[in-house]
Amino acid sequence: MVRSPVVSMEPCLYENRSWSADLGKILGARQIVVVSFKYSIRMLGGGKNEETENLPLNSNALSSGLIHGGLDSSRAPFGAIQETGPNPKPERMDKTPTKPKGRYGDTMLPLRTPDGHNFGVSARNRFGWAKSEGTLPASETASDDSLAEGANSYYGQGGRGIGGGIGGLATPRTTRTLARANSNYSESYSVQSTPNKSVSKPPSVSCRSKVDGNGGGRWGNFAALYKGLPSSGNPPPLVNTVEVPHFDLKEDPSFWMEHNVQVVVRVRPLNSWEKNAHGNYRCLKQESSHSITWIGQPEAGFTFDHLACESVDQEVLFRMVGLPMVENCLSGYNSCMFAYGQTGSGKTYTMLGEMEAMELQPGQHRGMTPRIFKFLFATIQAEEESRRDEKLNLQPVLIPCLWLREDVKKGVYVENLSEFEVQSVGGILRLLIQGSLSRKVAATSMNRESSRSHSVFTCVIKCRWEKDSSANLRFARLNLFDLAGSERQKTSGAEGDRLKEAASINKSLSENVRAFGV
Ligand SMILES: Nc1ncnc2c1ncn2[C@@H]1O[C@H](COP(=O)(O)OP(=O)(O)OP(=O)(O)O)[C@@H](O)[C@H]1O
Repeated sequence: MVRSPVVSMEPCLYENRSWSADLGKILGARQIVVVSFKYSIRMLGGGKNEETENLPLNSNALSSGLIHGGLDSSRAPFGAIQETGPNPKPERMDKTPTKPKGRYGDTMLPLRTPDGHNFGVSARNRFGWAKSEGTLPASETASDDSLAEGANSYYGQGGRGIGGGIGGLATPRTTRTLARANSNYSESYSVQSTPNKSVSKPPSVSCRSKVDGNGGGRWGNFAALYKGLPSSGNPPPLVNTVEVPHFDLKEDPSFWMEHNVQVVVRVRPLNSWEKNAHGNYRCLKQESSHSITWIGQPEAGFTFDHLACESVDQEVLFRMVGLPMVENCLSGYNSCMFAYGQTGSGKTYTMLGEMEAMELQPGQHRGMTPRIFKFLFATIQAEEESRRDEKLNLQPVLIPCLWLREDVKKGVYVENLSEFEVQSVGGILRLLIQGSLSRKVAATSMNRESSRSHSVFTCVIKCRWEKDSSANLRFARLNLFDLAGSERQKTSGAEGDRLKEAASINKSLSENVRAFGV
């Protein structure tokens, strides 16, 4: 068996420039997660030890096909791409396969939130026209047991059978409630230009029902997995209390099945500065694991694919978002994750997390990127072990650390491109740390360590295996973006160089939006 997992790695940092021209080349992705952020309350408390996370449930699970579907030695590695029978050619390239159409055949949905009349059925279900499409009946809220069972079935499912075309990208559907303020909520404070007065009637506990009218198979399970209701079932609390409701964010087997683009909004806890300045007042109240209301005048409700409340920790987010993405990539689909949001909102925390001592002792604050690579290595190792006879060889080639610069004469070019061979997760983590250290950070009044550049880690996964005396090749690319934060000069207090950077960051983010046609 050929077994030489070679990882080359260069931390990948983008200068604050327009980069829409390069985005397409860099991405080539079919799956995109946009993780966006909002402010809210309370520091995360406690936390569990998580030494063993990010690994396949166990290596036996992999080798026995629990993860990728059956001990079928003829399946392609990670089994998502349909085998097409004996291959007449000696070598086959499985490059970014085409997904089957989705339930609604909505492959051509525009990448923007349309204004009502052009909105397809699928998109309407996804974003929701109104916040309250009805509350899930009690019978559809899952018990802990059914959730656990659901999670197991996720790992146990066979090929991925992915459906769905390109869904609408993230611009959320906004519903406005033109209500007069009353005393139910106190004034909300924010470093942003949040209105002084907040609003009115207590929101109804609502949840966008993903099972409406679709009853069958996958959606039935999905409903069981996805509660989307406050654990207590009580009305949402006020927004100026220390405690906020918790909304479960569960691993979702259909994460990529329905739409190629998913938007997850993560709400971070208040930091100590905000608490000192404004107490526990928030400008947002979360109403379900899909919808959130900005307590302004007028009040505005937003619905997203997923909403991670502030008590959702790094591990849960990884399992919800990162893990299916890695699996997707291993199955041959390009994938891409963006962290986008205002400065200080938690993008770097989510994507990289706390890097100190990460290599020696994985901590609970590790972000998406290190978790993804740990899982990737563990999965590759297990898969190779279980398929020795097929001479399976998987090569994650990591391409972090390039500086994209623009020059009048040269145009866009890559500076300081470097590659490192890595043989272990430890090696990857060392390089991640190195890459993040070389990223420029500076203090603004909104974030002591504000990233002043975009950061991209790209991992190309090459998979080669032999079957029926023909060799098969498959490539997929995983892009992990931690974008620099947008900021307002008034609130970030940026001056001089910081101000120029901020203008540059904002410009590049606008270009980003244009690149997606949002
Ligand atoms: N979910 C969270 N739980 C606890 N602390 C968090 C969370 N999200 C962010 N923080 C903390 O908030 C601070 C700002 O976060 P971070 O630096 O990730 O913001 P950012 O969006 O990357 O900002 P910028 O765009 O300016 O780089 C950090 O001290 C971070 O540890």
